[in-house]
Order: sequence, then C-alpha cells, then structure tokens
Amino acid sequence: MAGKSVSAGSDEARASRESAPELVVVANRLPVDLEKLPDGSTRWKRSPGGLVTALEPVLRQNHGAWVGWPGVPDVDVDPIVEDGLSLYPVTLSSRDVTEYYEGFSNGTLWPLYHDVVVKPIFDRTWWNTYVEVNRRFAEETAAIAAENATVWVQDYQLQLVPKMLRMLRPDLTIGFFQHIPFPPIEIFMQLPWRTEIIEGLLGADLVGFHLPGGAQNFVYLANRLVGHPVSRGQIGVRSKFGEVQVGFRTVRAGAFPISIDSGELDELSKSRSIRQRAKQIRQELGNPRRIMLGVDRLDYTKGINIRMTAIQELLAEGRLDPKENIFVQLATPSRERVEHYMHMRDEIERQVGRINGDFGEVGHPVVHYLHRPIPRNELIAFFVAADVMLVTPVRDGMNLVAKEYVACRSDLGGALLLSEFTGAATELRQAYLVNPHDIDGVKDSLLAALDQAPEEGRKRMRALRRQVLAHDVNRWARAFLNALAETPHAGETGASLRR
Ligand SMILES: Nc1nc2c(ncn2[C@@H]2O[C@H](COP(=O)(O)OP(=O)(O)O)[C@@H](O)[C@H]2O)c(=O)[nH]1
Ligand SMILES: O=P(O)(O)OC[C@H]1O[C@H](O[C@H]2O[C@H](CO)[C@@H](O)[C@H](O)[C@H]2O)[C@H](O)[C@@H](O)[C@@H]1O
Repeated sequence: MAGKSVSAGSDEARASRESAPELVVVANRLPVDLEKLPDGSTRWKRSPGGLVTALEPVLRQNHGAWVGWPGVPDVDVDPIVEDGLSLYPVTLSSRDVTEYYEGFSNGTLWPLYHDVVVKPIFDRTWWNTYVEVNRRFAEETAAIAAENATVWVQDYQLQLVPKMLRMLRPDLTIGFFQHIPFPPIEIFMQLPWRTEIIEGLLGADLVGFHLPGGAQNFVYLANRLVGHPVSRGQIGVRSKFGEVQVGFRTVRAGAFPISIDSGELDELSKSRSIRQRAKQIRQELGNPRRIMLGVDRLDYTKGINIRMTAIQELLAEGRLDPKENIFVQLATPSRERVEHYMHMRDEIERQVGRINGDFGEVGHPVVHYLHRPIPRNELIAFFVAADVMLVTPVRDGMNLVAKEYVACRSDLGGALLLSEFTGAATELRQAYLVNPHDIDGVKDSLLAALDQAPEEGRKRMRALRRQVLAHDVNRWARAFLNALAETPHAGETGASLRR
C-alpha cells in the first residue's frame, strides 16, 4: 500500500506529498465494501450510507482521499485512484475485527455512549487492539495527506486518531465528527480509558457532534479529566462553539446535525416507477387500510422490540384491527457476532412469531419481517407506501431514516412517530414525539398518528419537509468544513478548500 515503508516525516515522504490529497476523510469503513463472491473472486460495492453521499462531492472537488477498512478481514488491497477520489484501504485482521470493531467499538463504546442500554464490557485486550488499530489509521493518513492538508476523522471507532495524527503531522488541520451520542459525565466516567479518549479527541482543531448537549459534555470533560481551561457559555447549533485551551492551541467543539440528500430523495420518490412500486407493495400486502413501517439496522438501540410490544398490546386490547392494519419491519443484519445483537434478534423474532400466531390468518400475517438489506429504490417505495413510520430508538445519535421518510412524502401523506431520544427529534418537532420507555404513551401516539385527520397530517408533514429540505447533508458538510477552516490552527489549505 502507498507510503507504507516510508516514515511520515522523511524527505521521501514529503516529496511524494506534492501531488497528495488536500482533503482526507478517515472513517472506519471505506465508501465501498469489498464483496467476496461465491467463486472466490472479489468486487467493490458502493455503501449506500449518508456519509458517502455527503462527502463524495466535496472530496472530488478537492482532489480528496478516503482512508478506511474495506469491510472484510484479512485482505490487503491496493489503493484505488478514480476520478480524483482516492481510496486507501486499511487492512484489519480477523483478530482486529473481533477486538477493535466488534469488541471495543461495539461491545464497549457503543452501549456506553447509548445510555448504557445494555452493559458495556470493559476488556483490556480489546482496548489494546483499539489503540493499535487507531495508530494504523493515523499512520496511513499521515503517509498520504498533502502538506497542510485538512483531515476529517469520523466517529467513535477512531477517537484516538486526532492526537496520534497531530503528533505525526503537526502541519495538518484536523477535524473530528462524532456520529453517535456523546454521553453525560456520570456515564462517561465509567470508562477505564476515559482520559485517553478525551486526550485523543483533543488532538483535533474542531470536534463536531450532532447536538449541543454532546459538545457541552465533551468540553466539561476536557476540563474535569485533563484540567484544560474551557469556555463556559452555551453551545449553539452551527454557532457559538465551545473552546478548550490545550497549551497554545484552541480546540473548538460544536453542534452540526447531520442530514440526508433530501433533494435527491424528494425527486426519486416522485418518479413513476417508485410510485407504481409503492402501489404494488400495498396490493402485495393485501390492500390493508393502513401500513405501519419500521426500517432499521437490527440494533438494540433502535427500540424495535418497543414498537412490537405497543402493536401487540393494541391488538390484544382490540384497539387495532388486525384485518385493517399491518406492520412491515425491514431489519438490516448488523454486528451479528456481538452477543447483545444475537439476543436482540432472538427477542424480536419471538415477538414477530407471537403476534402472527395470535392475530394473523393463513396468508395474512400482521407483521411482515425481513431480515436482510433491501435495495435502495425498494426502500424508497416502502417509505412512499407507509401510512405511519415508526422510529422508536431508546437512544440514537441522529436517525437518518426519520429524515428520509419525510423527504419521500412530497404528497404530504403519512405520519412520523418519533422517539424523543433521537437527535432527529430536536429538529422534527411536528412528528408524533414519544418517550419509548412509556409504552402506554407510545400506544396512544401510534393510534393518534394512524387516525390523524388528513388536514392535520398535511400540516405536520409540510412543516417537517420544510426542515428536512432546507437542511440537507451538503449543508452539514459545508457547515463543518467552513468552521474547521476558520479554526485558529487552520493553515492555507484549510482556508482555501473548494466547497
Ligand atoms: N439500501 C438500504 N439502506 C438501508 C437499509 N436499512 C437501513 N438503510 C439505510 O441506512 C441508514 C441508517 O442510518 P440511521 O437511521 O442514521 O441509523 P444507523 O444505522 O445507526 O446509522 C439510512 O440511510 C437507511 O436508509 C436497507 O435495508 N437497505
Ligand atoms: O458500520 P456499522 O457497524 O455497520 O454501522 C453503521 C453505522 O452506524 C452508526 O451510525 C450513526 O451515524 C448516523 C449518521 O450520522 C446517525 O444518524 C446514527 O444515529 C448513528 O447511529 C455509526 O455511527 C457509523 O459509524 C456506522 O457506520
């Protein structure tokens, strides 16, 4: 792989940086996943996520690069340079996947940062591998970034990279964005490696969160754990950043709620083929009066069990007619070797079986449950077909699904039932907001959403769409990169990036 045997500070490395990328995104995953085919060959498959859509145009305009894991263990693939966007794969061994990705990232940090909804595991071997893998990402990035380049590190899997990178390449302007919640002090303090994580993040010039609360928690912890002087004022959304004084450096912390390519979804959802497919889906489901929909990675934070319980109780109480109302749950397999995910899957599949056993008829189940990824256009057709979208996480950094549903409803139809504990709830105030821990409240709100008067529904959807269409993912990326370019450290490149 490029630059592997060359130390970041050597003359050789510096010379090769002249045509090197000036904007580098570093994320656990590359924007493409390597797929192993049955015949043993491999091919690249584009990841559909919002991050790729957000960052690809700005990377291309800036001769950019993406450093990340190709999604399968033990493969050593060469960098790919294509249309001005270069991909630099970082190899992870099977052990790295177990200990860094499934272990420390998704068995320790993920539950800890999501309100300890399940018990985090504090394992010293996992931590050591997390440090090792973060170092590998930092070294790979240091080897390829141009002099004075801007580097944007993404998410909880790579929280040590900013500090490691700054030590290797003090010329770089470094941004970091946390896509999951940043927890309150009492929870974060449980982490045995809490100081190392805060110090790791403080290597950045700008640390971004979805919500002001996360930024506020981070600033407070920088003072409490590392003793740095910090600003005291309230942090705003895309404004009024918090500040941490790290020696001569000022590190900023801000709130930048992520979004989706709402314009593209709006257009796609209006196309004839999607509209027809939406109609066909309704027919295939037996033309029920109302379709409820859930779309999630199968994750215990998403509250899939909560919506199932609400539906089950409403059916049992005779408040929901199983002949008129059906529920479709599309569940993408996720982190399947992590124990808590296995338990969650068992629980959900038991609930599906029980509801259908008690209330379904032959050929007419009440719950339609698919445990596999669905093609993008099919997903959009489901959004168009659904009368009520159920988004009930117990905690979620943002939840892009909620925004996607709204972007797909140019007909002003449908209703969004949304947990208060998602980042999206701070922006989508006209949704039917629920506390997912209050099952009776969820049931009442679900019935209200199902029975809403058409004019009330249109009014809510119009307001939701105004928010989602005006604040798209492009605006998110620009807001972060502009704020990063204006940080005190930002060098010439940072200030002159084309966006
Ligand atoms: N194409 C496709 N995209 C999916 C599927 N399930 C979820 N997604 C997408 O994955 C993303 C999930 O993002 P989000 O709701 O923020 O939750 P996250 O899974 O925690 O990142 C959204 O863009 C969804 O549309 C699926 O089955 N197929
Ligand atoms: O890469 P995976 O382990 O398969 O997980 C998928 C992604 O899940 C998380 O998504 C978060 O980011 C979204 C966009 O900001 C946000 O809407 C959502 O609330 C978060 O949960 C994770 O943070 C990503 O790193 C993963 O790639």
